[in-house]
Amino acid sequence: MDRSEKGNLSAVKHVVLVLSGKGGVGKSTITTELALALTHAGKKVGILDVDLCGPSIPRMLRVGKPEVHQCDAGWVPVYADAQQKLALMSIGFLLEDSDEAVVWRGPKKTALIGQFVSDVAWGELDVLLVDTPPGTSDEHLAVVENLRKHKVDGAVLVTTPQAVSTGDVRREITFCKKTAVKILGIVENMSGYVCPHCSECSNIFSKGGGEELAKLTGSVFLGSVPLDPLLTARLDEGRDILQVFPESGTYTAISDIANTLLSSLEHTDTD
Ligand SMILES: Nc1ncnc2c1ncn2[C@@H]1O[C@H](COP(=O)(O)OP(=O)(O)OP(=O)(O)O)[C@@H](O)[C@H]1O
Ligand code: SF4
Repeated sequence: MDRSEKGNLSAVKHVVLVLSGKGGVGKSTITTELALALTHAGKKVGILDVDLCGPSIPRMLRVGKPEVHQCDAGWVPVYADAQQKLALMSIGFLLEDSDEAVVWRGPKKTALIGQFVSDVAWGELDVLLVDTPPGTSDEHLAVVENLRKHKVDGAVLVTTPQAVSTGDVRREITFCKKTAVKILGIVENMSGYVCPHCSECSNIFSKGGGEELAKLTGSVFLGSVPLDPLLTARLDEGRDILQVFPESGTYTAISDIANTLLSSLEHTDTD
């Protein structure tokens, strides 16, 4: 295939990395929900799931494990919706079984990431969200290096009230500084617990650390998302909370974050 390095990303307006200092803070959840919220805002969105150790986005979007097809321009992404507004390419589609990637050595992982970044035929997209593995590994460097050939608008950092005080998220910030990736903003996930009976949100852990961290690092605080059992259940069923529970506070929190992110991306267009 004769493709330039930029070819497949040339019609992608914005590329955003989603990073977290450690696993389990809800990075894939936030990526999925932000992508859905952006499609509800009328945007065409892609998700590149390079979380080799635990590709969970196909499950969250209920796309299963489709066969990936090739066209002249590269791998054809899978659409998560009938309107073809949410395109997805995941390492999970290419693995024989979910444990396969865990045993791969560094060079194989980085080669695959390079291919992923340049060989998916995204077509026109408003925003491409890149879900990365947790931490700051060689895989992150490979993602950044390969995307840099095109462009990266910046990174959204996902943290939790507990993780904010640990070194993990600070290492992520240092990683962004060292690789010259702009921090577009910080999201505090699992911020408070929404009662499934009365929808009251209680702060079981201290709140506000994400905002504090944003101030300390001179980044934008994009907002917080509570731990909401409705969201867990919808994710497990592969349904869209934004459609199923449009009245919920969690819906509002996610769409506010998506809108803030969108305006900051569109603002850079006019700079
Ligand atoms: N705000 C939330 N409310 C309810 N459940 C959530 C929320 N955020 C995440 N979860 C649940 O927490 C679990 C971990 O989330 P997720 O897989 O998104 O984490 P992650 O940071 O991407 O993990 P990893 O880096 O290991 O892939 C999932 O079962 C998800 O459904
Ligand atoms: S009002 Fe309080 S105790 Fe009652 S269901 Fe809601 S959170 Fe639970």
